[in-house]
Amino acid sequence: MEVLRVARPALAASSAPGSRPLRGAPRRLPPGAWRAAGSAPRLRRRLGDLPLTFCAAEKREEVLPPAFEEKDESEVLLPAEAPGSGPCFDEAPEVLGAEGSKGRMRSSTIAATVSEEKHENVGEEKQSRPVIRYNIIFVTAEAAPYSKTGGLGDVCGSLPIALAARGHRVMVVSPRYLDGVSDEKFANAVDTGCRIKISCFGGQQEVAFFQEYRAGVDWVFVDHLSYHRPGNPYGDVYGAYGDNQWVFPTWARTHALDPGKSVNLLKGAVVTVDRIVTVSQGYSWEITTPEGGYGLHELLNSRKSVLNGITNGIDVGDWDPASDQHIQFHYSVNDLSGKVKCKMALQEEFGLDVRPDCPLIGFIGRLDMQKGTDLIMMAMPELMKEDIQFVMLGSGDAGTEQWMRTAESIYRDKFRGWVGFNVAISHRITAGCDILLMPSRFEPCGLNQLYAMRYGTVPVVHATGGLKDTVENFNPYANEGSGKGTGWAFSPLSKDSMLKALNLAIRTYRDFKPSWEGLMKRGMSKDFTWDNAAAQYEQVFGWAFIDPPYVR
Ligand SMILES: Nc1ncnc2c1ncn2[C@@H]1O[C@H](COP(=O)(O)OP(=O)(O)O[C@H]2O[C@H](CO)[C@@H](O)[C@H](O)[C@H]2O)[C@@H](O)[C@H]1O
Repeated sequence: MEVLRVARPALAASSAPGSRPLRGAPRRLPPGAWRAAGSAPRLRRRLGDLPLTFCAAEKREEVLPPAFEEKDESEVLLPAEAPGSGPCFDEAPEVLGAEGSKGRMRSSTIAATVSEEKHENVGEEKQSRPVIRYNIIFVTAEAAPYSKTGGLGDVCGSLPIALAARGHRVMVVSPRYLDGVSDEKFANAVDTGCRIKISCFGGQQEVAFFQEYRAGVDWVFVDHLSYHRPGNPYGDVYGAYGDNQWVFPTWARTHALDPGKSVNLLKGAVVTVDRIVTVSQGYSWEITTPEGGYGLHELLNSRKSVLNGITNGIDVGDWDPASDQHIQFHYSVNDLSGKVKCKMALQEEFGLDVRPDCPLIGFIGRLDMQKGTDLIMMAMPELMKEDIQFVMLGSGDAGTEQWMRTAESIYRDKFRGWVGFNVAISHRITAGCDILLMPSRFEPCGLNQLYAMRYGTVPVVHATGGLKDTVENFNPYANEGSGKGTGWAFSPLSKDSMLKALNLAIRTYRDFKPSWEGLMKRGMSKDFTWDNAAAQYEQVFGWAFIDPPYVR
């Protein structure tokens, strides 16, 4: 099976930053030009012809779709195909499975080409600084606000905008999910009129493309009947969809012992792409170890020289305690008074005793082994002996959902669980809690700890992946006793070490108020903007153009 064809022309090999684009004069297109005003953008060129960056944000794979074709054949940004070289999808993407050894597997793929370059004069010395403008395509299973089940949606909804704001031409390609409930999210996306046929599900399937230009980005939505059904992108009340990519549906299996596992698309990407990016540096190292690589560590090790980690940013407009539309009271690092009001409002909303001094611990996330919810369940009887309150928001594993309901009835005065996916409540928990608990087994980056810090909510996390990179352990003795750090990162991953970290946090909250305020303020003052990450992605794109293509 050919997952990606990366047969590339000399363009990519020699378009190093600072050099001139190779093929003719660069054409400047205004943002949104992909809309191909008045006509459908014709989609023909393949992603396989572009430098590819695989962003292992998570591990469920997306078949790399074919790319698009620019309307103007004089466009120099993409390698030209022979005129009339066939339909857009002249090679059917094979929707096959991957060996999912754990959890859900998701990913996004980024392709970039150089479109133009110019030189800016910087400072009084009039130094020349080359600024490269890239054409960037994200191919993703989720992009907020159109679709989101977790952090992938957040990242693919924000990073493209941050890159566009830095002057790049950015397109995001994602499915047009119509679930009958939130279809209006796609209301502004117009039908481009473009139709193509792909071989799939044992026949020729017609696929359409919708498009919206927003926030400097072209959002292209792939439309097919299989995306029109109730439920989320990966499953419904009956469980995961039978036609998901990572497992063959039962009817397609070849014999009784065939478990449905098949070609590993993630591996295919790792083997062929020019650059691999994970969403934190820590995680990029972890996946090269037997513990973190889940069978792919040797392969990833062999590609270590092109493996990078870039810590995610957050949408600081959406997640701002000074203006958040989902919370009743507002606050900032200079005036924290609104935070305790948010806490009291949350206690009231959840039917807990309104006790501003009682440590309130929160958890938000998918109920999944990845998130360490089993550890929370194990530790709850001991934790509930403390004078604390605990609120938990999440959906996923049915057994954990049921456990949340049971825990609520057992610990009536201390525990509340909200089963479901609710963005407004996630904001209110982030603002109202004192402590956010994230005992993730593994965590490529993690966003909730970043949101928490921005809201003055102190994270207690397992020291893994991006959590370890972003949460700095509290040291009360540093800086002449004024303290250092933004939370607690515990290790190993055990009930006891988690409880120890939580107890330290609870004690600090209760007995060392100035230290607690220092923790809050240091977290709130961190720079989590996407611009920082976007600048690092630019650097990776630059490296991709310097190197010769990995696969020709
Ligand atoms: N029940 C619920 N109701 C409302 N909102 C909910 C919710 N459950 C989760 N969310 C939201 O979904 C997002 C979860 O993001 P995370 O990064 O914490 O985890 P996730 O594992 O989904 O992301 C994966 O991708 C991201 C992005 O790269 C990585 O940070 C991460 O490590 C990786 O596992 C947050 O915005 C959170 O608030």
